[in-house]
Amino acid sequence: MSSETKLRLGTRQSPLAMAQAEETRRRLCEAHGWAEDAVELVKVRASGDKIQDRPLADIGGKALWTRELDIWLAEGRIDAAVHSMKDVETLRPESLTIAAILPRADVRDVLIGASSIQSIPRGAVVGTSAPRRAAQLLHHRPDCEVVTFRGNVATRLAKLAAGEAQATFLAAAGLERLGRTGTGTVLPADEFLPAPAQGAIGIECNTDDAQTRDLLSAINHQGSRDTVMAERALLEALGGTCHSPIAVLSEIKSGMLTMKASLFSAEGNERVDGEIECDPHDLDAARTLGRDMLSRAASAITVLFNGQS
Ligand SMILES: NCc1[nH]cc(CCC(=O)O)c1CC(=O)O
Repeated sequence: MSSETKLRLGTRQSPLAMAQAEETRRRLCEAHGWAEDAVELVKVRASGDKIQDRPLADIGGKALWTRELDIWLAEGRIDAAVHSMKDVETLRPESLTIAAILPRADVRDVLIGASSIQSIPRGAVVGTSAPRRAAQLLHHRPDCEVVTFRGNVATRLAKLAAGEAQATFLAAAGLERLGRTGTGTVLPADEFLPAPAQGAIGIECNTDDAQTRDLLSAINHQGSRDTVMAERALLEALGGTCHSPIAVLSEIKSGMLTMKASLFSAEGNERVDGEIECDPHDLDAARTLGRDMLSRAASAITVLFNGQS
């Protein structure tokens, strides 16, 4: 830590994580009038990055992205940690606080390898390890075959180029942050609903560290925070994990939050939809929506959730 350091920001070391950490550093320095070296980026190797050959859902879930950063925070080796909120477990320890959500980027998915879901060749092999993307694809295209595709964005694009699959999905936000806008076809958000918290960057710190919480609050974007927290409340009520195909889109329009969600069975043949409009801070409305959807869902869907109702 140099004498100029005001904040040590922990990050995973994938190119996407580093781009997100750089964005966080830039916003912090701008907000506080700091020189760039005031925020020290500390690279922490996450277990999720070490295991590349199996679906995340099978090897321990989202905790694999946060565990090491959580420990570094607890040990005081970093002051804050940057996360893709999509990858952060719904239930977090009380000792940690999500002190800032940055302005949310494009929430949509991008299809690479075909110009639309309908134009994917018949019987094509599609690479993804996200249960939501697999179920949404199979819902529309039961003829496709889904194969596991993990690894960082560049790895997945390389697998596609090597012919391991004819098409794949990536988040528009990730492609944008890596300077790859223009790759693939952006899917309409209201037809191919995104994952909870997709496109959102969150910064966590120790709950008892008032000074860091205060520094981070300067870069919080309230509208983005409201949509992310509502989506996480929905996920919490559903008892959704990374095995659970859940898709949700929420937006703030004229001071109200609208939320549209779908749950799928693993093979995409079963689907249940729900929609609400509520006050942006009414997390109970999102929880009630979740319970209502579960009560209407077929058993092939409910087995993938363990609702907290
Ligand atoms: N699961 C990996 C992951 N976590 C966050 C993003 C993209 C960035 C974001 O959604 O904020 C990605 C890659 C992807 O889904 O294409």
